[in-house]
Amino acid sequence: MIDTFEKAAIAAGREILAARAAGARVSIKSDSTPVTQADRAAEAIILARLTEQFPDVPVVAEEMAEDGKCPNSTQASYFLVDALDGTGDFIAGRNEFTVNVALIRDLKPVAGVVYAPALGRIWSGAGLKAHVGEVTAEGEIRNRREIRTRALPKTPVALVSLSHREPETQAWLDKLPAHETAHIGSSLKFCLVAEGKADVYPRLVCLHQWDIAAGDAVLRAAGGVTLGLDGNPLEYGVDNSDFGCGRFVCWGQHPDAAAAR
Ligand SMILES: Nc1ncnc2c1ncn2[C@@H]1O[C@H](COP(=O)(O)O)[C@@H](OP(=O)(O)O)[C@H]1O
Ligand SMILES: [Mg+2]
Repeated sequence: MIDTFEKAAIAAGREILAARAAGARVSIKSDSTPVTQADRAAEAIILARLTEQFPDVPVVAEEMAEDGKCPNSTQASYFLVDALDGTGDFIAGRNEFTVNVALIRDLKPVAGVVYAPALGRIWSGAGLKAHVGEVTAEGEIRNRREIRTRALPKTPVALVSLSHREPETQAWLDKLPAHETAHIGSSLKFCLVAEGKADVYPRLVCLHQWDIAAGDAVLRAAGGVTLGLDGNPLEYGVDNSDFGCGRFVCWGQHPDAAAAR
């Protein structure tokens, strides 16, 4: 399944880079967020591949939801797709945007791929194994290596959104003991924590499940946790009426685990 996710994400990424080179046109969606031709074309590529390989698994995707075409009942298993996460960063000409494909099973993100086409890097996670690799101009994955989260250092690195500066998230960070902060766009934040390059990613406003599922799958497979504000692992599919997700904090390694060592 990861192989299908990777091939679909790489094909979608090629479309996104082509649209960028051609000067992708932007429109504004009903929720006031931007969408480009690249979002829609890339999503169509991924949907076609998923339905061809796995016709029985329902798919929920960002632009499909915008068009009111998502299955709306809670499913035991479904794919979540955000073909272009970080649309604002993409439009601004930055390189921090990603293609995201994930499988939810029994409320958990159990497999996921995040591809950053402009950075030429791809992350994957399933079960208890996560990997990063480089994507060549021909769309092949090279130098794939396993990744793990790192032990919490004395001065942890916290990641927050580049383009959405939320006071709720800042208030949470203000209470965190000494740390450094880095601003990173899109689901790359999950991948950097998964790789052991950062330690914590708090998100104290509600996003959509498709924004986070693939990155969360990579993080969990690399040894990290994504906790809701009740301290329990964040669950997907609890309320699929608009595919929102609760507020959360990701840790590469939770401070309680460090204290127990
Ligand atoms: N205040 C806000 N307004 C609009 N979208 C927001 C938002 N806060 C977060 N988002 C969502 O966060 C995603 C980008 O994440 P980040 O802020 O971490 O870079 C966007 O995904 P899309 O680009 O897929 O629409 C968007 O859905
Ligand atoms: Mg998104």
